[in-house]
Amino acid sequence: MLDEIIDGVRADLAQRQARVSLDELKERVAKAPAAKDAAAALRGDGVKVICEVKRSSPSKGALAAIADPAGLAADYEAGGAAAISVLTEERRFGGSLADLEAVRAKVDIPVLRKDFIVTSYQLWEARAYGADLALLIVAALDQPALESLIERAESIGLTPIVEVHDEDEAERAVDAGARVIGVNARDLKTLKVDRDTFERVAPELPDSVVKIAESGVRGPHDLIAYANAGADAVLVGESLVTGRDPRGAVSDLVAAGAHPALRHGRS
Ligand SMILES: O=C(O)c1ccccc1NCC(=O)[C@H](O)[C@H](O)COP(=O)(O)O
Repeated sequence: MLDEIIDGVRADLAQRQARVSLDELKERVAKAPAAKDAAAALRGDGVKVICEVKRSSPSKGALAAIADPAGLAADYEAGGAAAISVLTEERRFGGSLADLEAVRAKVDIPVLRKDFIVTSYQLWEARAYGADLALLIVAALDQPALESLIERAESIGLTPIVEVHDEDEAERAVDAGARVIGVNARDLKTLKVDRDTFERVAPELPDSVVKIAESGVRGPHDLIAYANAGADAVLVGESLVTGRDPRGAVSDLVAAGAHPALRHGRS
């Protein structure tokens, strides 16, 4: 599945590269406001909530029409989200860089470009369209590419979230210098969600790393389970976009994450 997605991503990327040169992207980045301190926003008292703009997915197909991604992001922000994740992959997730740009223009909190990033051009795009964070998936990159993309992301002001699925990938992420690591409960081969993945993998990560539990959060009880396993933040998509009241659902998650019993004592 990952290889198939990346083939599509590379084909779309080639078309964008033919339309917009790297120099044009760099000029746009030079004029853009500085990126926000995203790592700081994701760690503190309690468990932070990253809310995703997600129209469809390979595992579930169409999830929600989302005619106004910026309006949805504003609802998330009003509910207390610490950051917004915008899926920009077009073929499988129905996202776009236009979504990223619209969300950036609407909210003040950090914004993540969630995509399948395999070249530094995509990092420049992320910054040019307003992202503060960019996802790098260990399973999609060999070690030299992972190290170089982490370095490039940081050099242009992006905070990379390095995504892992098991202990070996966690070791690779740490060796590559990742400071923010997302443990994704969704297996990229089977697309099944195993909520125990975070609990298995998190002990491999140093205390200094910001730890994000990705996928499978249906409500406060899942956030609490991830928090008890050491998550600093959770990333939530499907349950928010398919629910009737995204703002209320975010505020329930944020309230659960702020409960004093969950505080790690880190700030
Ligand atoms: O969501 C999918 O089906 C999927 C398939 C293959 C690669 C990535 C996929 N999802 C991206 C994500 O990581 C999730 O959108 C994100 O963690 C939120 O998960 P959820 O709350 O379970 O929608």
